[in-house]
Amino acid sequence: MMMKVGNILIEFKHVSKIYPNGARGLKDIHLHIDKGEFVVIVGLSGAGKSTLLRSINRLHMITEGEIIVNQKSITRAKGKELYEIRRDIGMIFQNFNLVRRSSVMRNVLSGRVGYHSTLRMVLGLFPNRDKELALEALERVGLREKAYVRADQLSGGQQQRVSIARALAQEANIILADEPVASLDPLTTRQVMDDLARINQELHITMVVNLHSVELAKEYATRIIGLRDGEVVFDGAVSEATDEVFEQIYTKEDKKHAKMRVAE
Ligand SMILES: Nc1ncnc2c1ncn2[C@@H]1O[C@H](COP(=O)(O)OP(=O)(O)OP(=O)(O)O)[C@@H](O)[C@H]1O
Repeated sequence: MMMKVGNILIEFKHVSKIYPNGARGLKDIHLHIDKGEFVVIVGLSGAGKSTLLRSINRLHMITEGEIIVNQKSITRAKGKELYEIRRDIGMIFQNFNLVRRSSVMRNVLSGRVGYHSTLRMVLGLFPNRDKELALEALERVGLREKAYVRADQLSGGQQQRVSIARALAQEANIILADEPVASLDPLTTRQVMDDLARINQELHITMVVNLHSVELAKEYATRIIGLRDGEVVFDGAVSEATDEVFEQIYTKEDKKHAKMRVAE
């Protein structure tokens, strides 16, 4: 694969997000993510992790600033352009988002939908090349032999790996994962994180992952972004993310005030 010099894949330009009810999602986020990075976003519940991740593929609209993905403004994109930018971004959700009653293969093939006409997709006519891609993707997550099993017959960890295969079949160069292991047990958590790490290393797919676990963040990330109240309070290499840094990320301002009030 050709590596371009200074390969910025995602760029946040002074991005803010205020929800219609007045809640602040993000405040003046200004950063970029380069090709091949494995970025983990950490922070307390409500810190803005989901908002940040979902603004990258415009599942959430931002209220200020601009986001550039693969050199194109997803903030300004309309119609076909938006659709094409999104095609390069795979998404992995906490609850897997599979069609549970369909086969594993069908679910993985749905990653190809963005490449074909609506009619073709309504008729379920995927070219053989797509089927090969889907099987290759399943192979990569160790589930090729499950291709024709119904998705709901698989364990949670396996279902999450099917959703990873779907992102691979999509041929995305960015994968966004919103709490991908939050509903998994420790062993399956590791398998899913290992799959993401392997895909990042072998295919150079850029990962942006929201995690609650500091331990996992330290183990898998190349870079950690700490959010608090919608703001970036840490952005650096794992080696720089000391215990004090995490303490700062996870300190709740109002908790401090509450303590002070108790002391008064
Ligand atoms: N749809 C929404 N409408 C209004 N406010 C929202 C909405 N989604 C999120 N928020 C608010 O925006 C802020 C950031 O929320 P977000 O879900 O991004 O945080 P998070 O770090 O992902 O939290 P969690 O770890 O609990 O998922 C919070 O104050 C939250 O209440």
